[in-house]
Amino acid sequence: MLWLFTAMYQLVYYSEQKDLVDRQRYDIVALGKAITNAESGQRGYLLTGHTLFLDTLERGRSETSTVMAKLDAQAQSLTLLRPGLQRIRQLVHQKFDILDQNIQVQLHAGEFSPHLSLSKDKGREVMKLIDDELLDLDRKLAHLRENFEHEIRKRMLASVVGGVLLGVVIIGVLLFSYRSTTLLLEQVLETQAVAKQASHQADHDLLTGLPNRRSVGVHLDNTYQLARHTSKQFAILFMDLDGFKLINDKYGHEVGDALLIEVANRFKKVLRQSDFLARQGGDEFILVVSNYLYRQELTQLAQRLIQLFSEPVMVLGLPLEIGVSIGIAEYPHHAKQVKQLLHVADKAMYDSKKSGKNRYSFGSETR
Ligand SMILES: Nc1nc2c(ncn2[C@@H]2O[C@H](COP(=O)(O)OP(=O)(O)OP(=O)(O)O)[C@@H](O)[C@H]2O)c(=O)[nH]1
Repeated sequence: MLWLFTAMYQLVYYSEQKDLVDRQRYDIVALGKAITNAESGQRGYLLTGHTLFLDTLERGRSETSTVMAKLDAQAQSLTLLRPGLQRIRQLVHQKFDILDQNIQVQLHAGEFSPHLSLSKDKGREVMKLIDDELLDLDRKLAHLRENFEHEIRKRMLASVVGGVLLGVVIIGVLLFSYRSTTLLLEQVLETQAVAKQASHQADHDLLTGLPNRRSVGVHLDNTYQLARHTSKQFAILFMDLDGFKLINDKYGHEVGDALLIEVANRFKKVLRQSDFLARQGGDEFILVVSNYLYRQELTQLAQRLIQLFSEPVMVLGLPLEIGVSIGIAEYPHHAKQVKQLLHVADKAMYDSKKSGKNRYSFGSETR
């Protein structure tokens, strides 16, 4: 990571250095042009005597000193230029002295003075030296530029490789954290499912899937509280199969189990949404009916439940004959407490057994 940042930092640094070198090369050309402009102004004046050309000379002089100042400032960061610039500065002074002298000589001694011609030769010589120095400086800068370009290419490659590596690392971390999160989520969901299953198993009978004895207690308590506060009635139908032991003994527990499942399914078929059916244990079932108006509805329901087993029940290919004895207790008519009500219903169921089985009986009032 640090390596990538270093490479990127250096990339920016070398790019800036390269731009600086480009500006210096441009200024070196500009310097040469400014001196030449000044020289052509001087020459024009010498040839024509027009003072207009003196303006060109002065403009060239001022451009020259501006560019020289720029180059000096840039040389602060590039020490390599300093000696060359120092020499150029001296030569430029010399050059402008000669230009000025030529003008003075012509003004005082005339155009064809021997001093003037000597001075012209000297001027050309100095200009040649300036050009050579400028060329040398440009060569050095061109070489420096190449070096910077080479460094830039290296840092670009390093940045690209570093970027790709960093990308791979980031993707790897993201994938890893995604995978861990998914695994964690799966574990949480699994734990929740196990907890839900455990809670379902605690409240339900494993064989038939119906609510178990524990649920009967909870449901009856809730129904009782609601009925008490709303002054409504509800009924318990206590149901016990007739002749179940015989089937168990004759065909074995496997058939007995299958029969219990079938019985539960048949009971469900005649129930309404609001009815609550549970397996109390063994071959006993409890039905809580809380949505009825007349006792007659209970007798009709009991008859339908008994009717379910009027024909032999086919289980695992066996025609099994069973019946159901039912005891009915109503709140608040038969009892005003849940426990008593259950007792009344149980007793009524035994009354049905005693009076010949496969029938229903209502409980007797308890006070
Ligand atoms: N297959 C099986 N049998 C069970 C289960 N739970 C209890 N039993 C048996 O169910 C029988 C219930 O006994 P009873 O109610 O006396 O049998 P019954 O033949 O219906 O007798 P009555 O009620 O007098 O008609 C017993 O033999 C228990 O062993 C179970 O989950 N599966």
